Amino acid sequence: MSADTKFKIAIGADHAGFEYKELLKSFLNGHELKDFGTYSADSVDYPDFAHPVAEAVESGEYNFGILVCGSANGVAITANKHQQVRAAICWQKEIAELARQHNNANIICVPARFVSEALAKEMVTAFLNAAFEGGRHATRVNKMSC
Ligand SMILES: O=C(CO)[C@H](O)[C@H](O)[C@H](O)COP(=O)(O)O
Repeated sequence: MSADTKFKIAIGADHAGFEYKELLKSFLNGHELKDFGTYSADSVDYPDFAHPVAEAVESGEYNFGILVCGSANGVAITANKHQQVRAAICWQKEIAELARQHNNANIICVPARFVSEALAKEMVTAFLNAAFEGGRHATRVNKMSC
């Protein structure tokens, strides 16, 4: 995947991820982004934003999703209820790369309360630039659904 490739990206967050979502939107302005909310730092419920992002990715309309909440657990658990979604919680650049390379993840979940802004940007960049390696990893990914 070239670093110049432009993606359609669905992005969403709860109140804990709101600031990072805004930051990532500015950072990713070369891509086509759709912001599914939340639109302020007022307290909200993360499934109300994780489901729409997951649906947008699952439908094929968006290449990737980015979900941000405090720990990333809530958005990841919610998004992974969708059959065609593979949402990965990432806290290091290398894990973000591996989520694409080995797991063919299509949503990156960022724990805003536990990673720096710089790391969040670095992880999202690594995620978008990495490609699924297929082969033995495809065999395993194909066994994920139940
Ligand atoms: O994953 C989460 C919940 O499982 C998120 O971290 C939420 O952002 C977090 O729970 C929000 O907590 P708050 O006390 O309501 O700000």
